[in-house]
Amino acid sequence: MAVVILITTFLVILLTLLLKVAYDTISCYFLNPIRIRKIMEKQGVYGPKPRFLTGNIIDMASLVSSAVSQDMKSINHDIVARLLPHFVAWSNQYGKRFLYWNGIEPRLCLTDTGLIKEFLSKRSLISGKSWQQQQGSKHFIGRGLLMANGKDWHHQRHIVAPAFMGDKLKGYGGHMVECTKEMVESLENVVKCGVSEVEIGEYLTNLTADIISRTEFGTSYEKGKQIFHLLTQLQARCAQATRHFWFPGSRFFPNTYNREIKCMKMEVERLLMEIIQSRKDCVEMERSNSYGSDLLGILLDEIKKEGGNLNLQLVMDECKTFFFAGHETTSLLLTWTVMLLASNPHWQDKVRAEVKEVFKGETPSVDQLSKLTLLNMVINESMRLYPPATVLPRMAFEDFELGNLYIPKGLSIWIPVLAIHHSEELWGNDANEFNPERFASKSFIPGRFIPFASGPRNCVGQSFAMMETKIILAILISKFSFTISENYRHAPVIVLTIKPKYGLQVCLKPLDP
Ligand code: HEM
Repeated sequence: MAVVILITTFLVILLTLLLKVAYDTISCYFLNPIRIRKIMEKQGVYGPKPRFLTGNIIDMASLVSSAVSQDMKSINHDIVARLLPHFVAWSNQYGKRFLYWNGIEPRLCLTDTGLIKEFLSKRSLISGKSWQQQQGSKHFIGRGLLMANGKDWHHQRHIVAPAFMGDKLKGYGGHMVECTKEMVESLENVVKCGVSEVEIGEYLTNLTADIISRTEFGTSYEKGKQIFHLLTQLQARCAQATRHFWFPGSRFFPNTYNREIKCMKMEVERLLMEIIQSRKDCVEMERSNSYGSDLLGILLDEIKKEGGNLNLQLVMDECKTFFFAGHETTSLLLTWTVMLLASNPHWQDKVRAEVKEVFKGETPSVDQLSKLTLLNMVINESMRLYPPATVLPRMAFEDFELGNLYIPKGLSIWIPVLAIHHSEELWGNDANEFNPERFASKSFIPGRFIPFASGPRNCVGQSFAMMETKIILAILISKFSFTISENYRHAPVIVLTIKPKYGLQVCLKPLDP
C-alpha cells in the first residue's frame, strides 16, 4: 500500500511539473506575445508581422545585409538607412512608435525624447536587461554590472561606482598619459622607418586596452593581451552561435560552436584567476596590506565584507564586463574622431591651436582638461554622428505607465540612439553634417543626445572615457597632423558597436616639438 501511495505521489508531482513546463512554454512562446501584441495594438502601436519563433530577425538580417553590402561612395555621415534599415522601413510604414519581434521578445521602438528621458531616469529598477540579452552575452560578460538587474544591479553599481569618481578618477590620468606616450613613440618609430600610412584604429584599440588593464586591474596590456584576444574571439563566436542556433534549447547542443565557446570561456577564467590570485597572494604573504585601490582591489575587498553577496565568480564576471565595456567603446570614439578631424582639416587646426594654448607644450594635466572647449565639442559631435552604442534595449519587468502609453511586463523598450542622433526634426537640416558648433551652447533638449544613456543606469565609465579621450587626442594632435589615406574606404558597420569595416587608414606627419 505504502509503495502505491509513494508511486502515486511521485506521478502526481511529475505530472504537475510537466504541466507547469508545458504551460510556461506555451505562455512564453504563444500567450504572452499575443497578449502584448493586443495591448499595444489597442494603443495604436503596430508593426511588421512576426514569424513563428524567429519574429522579425530574418527580415532585419536581410535588410541589414543588403544595406551594408556595398561601401559608401564618399565620406558621408548619412548612415541611418545603412545601419538601421529596419528602423527606417518600419518607422515609415508604421509611424514613430512601432512594435517588432526579436525572436519571441517584443520590442517597442521609442524615439520620443520626453518619454525616453522619463523612462531612463525613473524606471531603472523595474526595467533592465532581458533574458535574451543576458544569454547572448553570458559567456563574455556573465552576471557583471552591464547585464545585472534589480537589486543585484543596484548593489554592484554601488560597489564599483567609487572607482570612477573624484580623486580616484583623477589618479588614472598619469597612467593614461604614460600609455599614450608609448603609443606615440611607436607611431614615431613607424614613421621614421618611412611608413607614413597607418591603420590607426588598431593602435587605438591596443591603447585603450592597455589603459583599462593598468588602471582597473593593475596589469599591463601585454599581460592582459591573451585575455583580450580570447574575449574578442569569444564575443565573435557567441554572435555567430546566436545567428545559427536561435531555436529553444540550442545552447545545450554539443555542437562545434558550443564546445569552442566553453573552452575559450574556461581559458579566460583561468587567466583572470591567475591575476586575482597573485593579488590575493600579495596580501596573504603580507607583501602588501591591501588589495589595492583600483577596481579589482575594491572588488576583492568587498568579498571579505560580511553580508556582501560578491563571490569570486562575480569578480571574474565584473573583470570581463569592464574589459569588454571599457575599451572598445572608447577606442571607437577615438577612431571616428580621428576620421572626422582628418577629413576636416580646419577643425583639426583649431583643436591643435587650443591644445597648444592650454598646455603650452607641456604634458596634459587632468585639471586643465576642462579648458579644452573645442575638443569637447568635437568629441560630442563625433559621438552624435557615430555613437559607439547604437541602440539601448531595456525590458519592462512590471506593468507601468509611460506618458500616455501603458507598458506591459515583458515588453522591451528599444531606443535607437543612432536614429535619434541623426534626426533632422531634432537637430535641423544639417543633422548628417559634421558641425561641432552645435555643441557650443550647453542647453540641450533632454533625451536627444544619449551616447552614454542617461539616468541612474547610465554609463558608469562616462567620466573615465571622456578624460581618456581628451588626453589621448590632445597628445596625438600635438605630435602629428593627419589626413585620410586614399586607401580608406568609408564603410561603417555594426558589430555590437559601430566600426569602420576595413579600419581607418590615415597618413601621419610628425609636427615639430
Ligand atoms: C566612449 C566610450 C563609452 C560609451 C559611448 C559608453 C556607452 C555606454 C552606454 C550607452 C551604456 C548603457 C548600456 C545599456 O544600458 O544598455 C554603458 C554602460 C556601461 N558602461 Fe559604458 N561607454 C563607454 C565607455 C565606458 C568605459 C571606459 C567603461 C569602464 C571603464 C564603461 C563601463 C560601462 C559599464 C560597466 C556599463 C554598465 C552600467 C550599468 O548598467 O549600470 N563604459 N556605456
